[in-house]
Amino acid sequence: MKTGRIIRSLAGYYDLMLEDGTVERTRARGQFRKNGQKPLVGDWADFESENGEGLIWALHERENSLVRPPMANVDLAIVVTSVVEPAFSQNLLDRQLVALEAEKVHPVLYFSKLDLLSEEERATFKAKVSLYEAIGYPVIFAGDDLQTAFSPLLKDRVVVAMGQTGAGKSTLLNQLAPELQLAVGEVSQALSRGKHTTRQVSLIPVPEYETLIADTPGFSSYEVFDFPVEQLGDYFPEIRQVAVNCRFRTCSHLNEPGCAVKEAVELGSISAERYNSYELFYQIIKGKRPVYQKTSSKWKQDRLN
Ligand SMILES: Nc1nc2c(ncn2[C@@H]2O[C@H](COP(=O)(O)OP(=O)(O)OP(=O)(O)O)[C@@H](O)[C@H]2O)c(=O)[nH]1
Ligand SMILES: [Zn+2]
Repeated sequence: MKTGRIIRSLAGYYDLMLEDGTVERTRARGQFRKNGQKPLVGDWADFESENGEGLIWALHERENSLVRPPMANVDLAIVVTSVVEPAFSQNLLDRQLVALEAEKVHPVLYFSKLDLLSEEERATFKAKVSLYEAIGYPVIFAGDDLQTAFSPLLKDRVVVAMGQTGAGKSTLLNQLAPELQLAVGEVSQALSRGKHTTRQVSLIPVPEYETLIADTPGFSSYEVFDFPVEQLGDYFPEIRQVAVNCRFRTCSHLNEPGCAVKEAVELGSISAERYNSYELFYQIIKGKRPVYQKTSSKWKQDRLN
């Protein structure tokens, strides 16, 4: 029996990378389908091969798994968000951050297309998203020295670039590692809906960062709240931090007296926008709000009342 990491899945085949860097193509045992277990890119698998025909026998226990992109054992996610084309949506950004926090994947925020803004707009945008740095997330902008900003974060990690269609995932990875030569798509301006250029998830070794990086297909919407509503506050680091001071241990931070979270929002140490996302996601999980409130890339971000 040999062990490898799944780096690509294609039409029922799985490419596994072994310790020594060699890649073998395998199929999964029929057993997996029966159990409803699907091997994911990132999984460690035990497999046997004979005459070039490999068969996966077992998957190792996962550290984590993401639904979108479908991947397992991810250390770090670069959440790629464009400031225009497609338009910036804090709702969509926060959804991805919550999904990552729920799986204990470290997020890095990368904002693309700042060159399409005026100098003034650029400054305003940077000020707006500085709240994420205050929360403790690394924030990197297009135009920064990308190698310097990213290399300490990527070393020895399994990394995924995720984000909306046309956000600039492939462009970023090509800038970080030009030898990847990932296909880059045109964003259709009329609909501001990117063409999906990246169709499968595959992990690619990038020796200069000693890392495996996955480019992933973009999405136009993002759901993924499959945890109990009581856990939601844990997935906003700034809420998690102050919630220990709420009067009630089971505080939902919506309208209980003595809520330290609401107090922090009033004092401005928790951003009102982030609290809005919390409130909105709370209602969505409770089924009081539809999962999607969007047309194409335009997400409704109205304050709930
Ligand atoms: N002006 C500008 N254009 C950018 C930037 N980053 C990406 N683009 C353009 O945006 C378009 C989409 O970029 P991609 O890198 O293909 O986007 P993606 O997120 O990989 O898209 P999918 O694979 O479809 O999900 C391309 O035309 C890029 O040239 C940027 O920082 N500035
Ligand atoms: Zn509270």
